[in-house]
Amino acid sequence: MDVLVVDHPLAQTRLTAMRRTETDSGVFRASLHELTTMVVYEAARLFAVEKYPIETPVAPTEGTRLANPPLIVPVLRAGLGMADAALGLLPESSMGFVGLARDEETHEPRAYMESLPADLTGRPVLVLDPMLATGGSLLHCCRLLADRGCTDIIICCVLAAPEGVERLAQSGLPLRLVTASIDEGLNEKAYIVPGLGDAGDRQFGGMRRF
Ligand SMILES: O=P(O)(O)OC[C@H]1O[C@H](OP(=O)(O)OP(=O)(O)O)[C@H](O)[C@@H]1O
Ligand SMILES: O=c1cc[nH]c(=O)[nH]1
Ligand SMILES: [Mg+2]
Repeated sequence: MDVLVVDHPLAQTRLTAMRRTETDSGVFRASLHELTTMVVYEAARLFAVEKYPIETPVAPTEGTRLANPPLIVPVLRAGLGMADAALGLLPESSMGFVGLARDEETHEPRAYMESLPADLTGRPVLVLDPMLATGGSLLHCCRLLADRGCTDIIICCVLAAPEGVERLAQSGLPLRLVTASIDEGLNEKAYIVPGLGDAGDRQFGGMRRF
């Protein structure tokens, strides 16, 4: 699996804001929005483009457009905070949704929502979830996409644990991963260390310690 870590200074300052315990939910959401713009920008570097004729006020020339804009799929809840930034960069895209909640004891994802086109043959998909921990949630989501015929899945996240990266790499699915950091690992509750806590709670309410 191709893995890209976005280590740009401006990405790292946003990530630092997200990590800090004292960062309130407003600043957390704003930082996630800005960081998503940078991560998706990097992810889009390999998108296929096509030329088409345009006219400037001065002369005819060639313009560039995306040959095959991706379907954007945020994983609810936490991925919702990345959706607006991704759609801002890719206004020609459409959006599907997958809702998953990790069981606190087993750490397995429980699916509660699925709104995806039935056929994804020939369509790239950009999956948004800030956190790749054990990898169970993203694996579940990416299997749903592969089952619909998708052969080009680009995952955009903020933090990844090596355990989750390895699990996705071993899955045999057609994945690429773009992240702002690969952290040290997981703690006994399967939270990323040093991480940033629960990305859903930090955006939408509830603040636990890990
Ligand atoms: O790699 P994993 O071990 O599966 O963990 C990562 C998942 O956990 C978080 O979601 P969570 O289940 O907390 O739901 P939420 O977005 O509603 O908070 C996160 O947004 C991922 O989807
Ligand atoms: O560290 C983690 C792990 C899973 N989900 C989160 O939101 N944070
Ligand atoms: Mg959560």
